Amino acid sequence: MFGKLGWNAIPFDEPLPMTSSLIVALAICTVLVWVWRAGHFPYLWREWITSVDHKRIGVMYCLLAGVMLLRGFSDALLMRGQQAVAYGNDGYLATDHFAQVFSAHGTIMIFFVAMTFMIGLINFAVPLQLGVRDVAFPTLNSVSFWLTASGALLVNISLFIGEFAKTGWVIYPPLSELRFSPGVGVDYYIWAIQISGVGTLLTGVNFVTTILKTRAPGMSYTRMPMFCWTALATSLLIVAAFPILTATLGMLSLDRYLGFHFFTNEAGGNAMMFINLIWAWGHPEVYILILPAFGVFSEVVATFSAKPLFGYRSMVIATMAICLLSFMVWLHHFFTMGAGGDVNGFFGIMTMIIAVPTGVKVFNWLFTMYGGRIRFTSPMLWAIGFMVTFVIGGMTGVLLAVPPADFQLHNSLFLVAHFHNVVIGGVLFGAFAGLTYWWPKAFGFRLDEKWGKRAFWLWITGFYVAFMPLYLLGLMGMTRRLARYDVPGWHPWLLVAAAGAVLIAGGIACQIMQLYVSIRNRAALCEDSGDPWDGRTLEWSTLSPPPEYNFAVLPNVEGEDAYWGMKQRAKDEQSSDDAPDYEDIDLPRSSATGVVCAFFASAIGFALIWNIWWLAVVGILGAWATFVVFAWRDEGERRISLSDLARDDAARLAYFKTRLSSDRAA
Ligand code: HEA
Ligand code: HEM
Ligand SMILES: [Cu+2]
Repeated sequence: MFGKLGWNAIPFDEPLPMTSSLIVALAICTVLVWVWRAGHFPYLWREWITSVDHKRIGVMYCLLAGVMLLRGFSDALLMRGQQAVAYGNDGYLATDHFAQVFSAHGTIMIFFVAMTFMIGLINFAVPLQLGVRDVAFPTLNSVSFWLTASGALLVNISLFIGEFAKTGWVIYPPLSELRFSPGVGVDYYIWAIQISGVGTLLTGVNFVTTILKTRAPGMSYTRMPMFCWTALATSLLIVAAFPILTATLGMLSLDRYLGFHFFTNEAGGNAMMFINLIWAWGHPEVYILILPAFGVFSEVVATFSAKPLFGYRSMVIATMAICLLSFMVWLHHFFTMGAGGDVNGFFGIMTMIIAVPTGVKVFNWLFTMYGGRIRFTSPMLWAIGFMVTFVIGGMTGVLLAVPPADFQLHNSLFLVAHFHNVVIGGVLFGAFAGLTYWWPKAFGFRLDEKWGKRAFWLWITGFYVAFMPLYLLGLMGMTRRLARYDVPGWHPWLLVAAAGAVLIAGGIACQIMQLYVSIRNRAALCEDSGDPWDGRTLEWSTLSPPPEYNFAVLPNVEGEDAYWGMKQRAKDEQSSDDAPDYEDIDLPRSSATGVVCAFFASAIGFALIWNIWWLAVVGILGAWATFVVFAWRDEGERRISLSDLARDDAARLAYFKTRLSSDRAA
């Protein structure tokens, strides 16, 4: 009836997962009961869960990423604590458990924190920056989000029911084959990532279409804000790379479920094929993460330097060059696995070439700041912290790209330091910069700057204290994924690293305080001008929060930095626009398709993990039926009539008129 699932799947004898899942379950129940009792559920269902509005979906992605950051960071604290104490003894984590923790940490941080934050910001900002009303396929967008959430759910269920993979976040065979990983851990990984991967692929399709096909009148490619360019590059990478991941995991499932031999050591299988395929996805994946962060920094640096982005065109070319090059370097992840000198040499050089377009970007940001009137707000601090930190991480990446050096450094803590250096200093700082930058647009009030700056300083010092020692440890020969050790020289540095993680915990605490304080003081932090930072791009030209249709009339774009131009022209001509010509707006209706689909997808995933075949069939039928119901819906779109629109927009126009006259007076 329940396949492999039985009471023995619940780790009653392990206090750590038991207590943490109990706490999480209690927290979830409290929140649900509160929502229900306070009568918020209908509102949540109507306005958020079934919403197909890109802004709401973007906010939900960021919320999911924030929660997953707490989970991933708890894993990190567990590992830092274990390595701090497990010198000459066993510490508190069994080897098996330690392996699950680093695998879950890597998986959650890459898929459900870094990527989820970036896709959230893209969802929120890109349609606004393009001057359009929504993405090309709004309901599909909701499906994407809920499938991502479904994957995150499965990974987290594994904490409580069964186990997670013990193979690391890129589940190399033969270790991940049935013979060596007979439990359900690898299956949890496979189905969680397959399901969320479909969501990600659909997001890629959605944004390629949106950016190529729906832009405000006059917004040619060379007038698109930099963030839209990087979103396009990332979406193209997703569309090209994620099918590889799907196929690779598909083959591994055939091995595990039906006894195929794609990646086994016997019967003609070859594990190297998996390793090539996973990195043919995996390397583009790290640029899927970093490119939108580059986009965020481009917006932030230009806005807070009050200057147009220096070298806009070279920035676009550099982005697209990175996009292409990222598919030509995957072998640098396994220089040591026998490809031979010529092949290693080729891939090493290709890898180093990526430093060139990246360097172009770094210098462009510096030149944008040069001579600007810089405002050191917290988004700008994250941007400056990023520039310093990311350059260090990039340089150590170039060191790893030298094959003979990599023979020493591969899979050492030097590598771990490299990628945390780029992923925290690049992607995470980018997410934090983007969140503080666009928060007032999303909610109509700013985030508290004092707590934001405290968070920044704790994060950045914490980062250096936690990760610089790992470079040394790597050079001293400490390999990654060690649950215990007995080398006296390593111990002090691991203590330092643990202290760094505690500082980062302080940074996260400040961010939670920042949210709390800002929401409490939202009246004082209220930002109703729509343009708190004197922005340059179109999202700042509408209200905060924007109406569901974003723009009453689609803006007319006449150059780069569209909104900046409009503001200048309005000032020069000493007049605001005449009453605009409104037209009816059709908006898609909210739809439960996404959340219902994800419900069935979670059921399918859970069923396949535990071999509960009837449930898998039910799930597949349910998901299929949901699509049929959606495709046969007879209600069309929802129309916002001319009169409603004119009435709602009058407030905005009146507001902009008074602001213009006060600007003129000033
Ligand atoms: C966001 C994520 C991200 C980013 C952006 C990068 C960027 C780079 N990475 Fe990194 N990398 C990872 C995430 C990332 N990496 C991860 C997660 C792994 C490990 C996976 C695992 O095994 O678990 C990894 C592993 C990894 C390896 C494999 C090592 C091994 O397994 O032994 C290598 C080797 O070449 C490498 C190289 C590089 C290089 C050259 C860059 C370049 O793009 C960096 C370019 C940037 C700069 C160089 C700085 C700015 C430039 C200038 C200021 C101009 C002047 C500079 C010069 C002339 C040098 N990375
Ligand atoms: C916030 C602070 C963080 C700390 C303290 C931290 C700490 C750690 C530690 C201790 C390990 C294990 C190292 C080892 O193998 O010995 C690890 C692995 C890893 N981390 Fe982090 N990490 C942090 C954030 C992140 C972020 C933001 C990401 C990605 C977006 C990330 C991605 C990874 C990956 C991919 C691994 C490798 C997992 C594996 O070996 O399979 N980490 N981290
Ligand atoms: Cu790589």
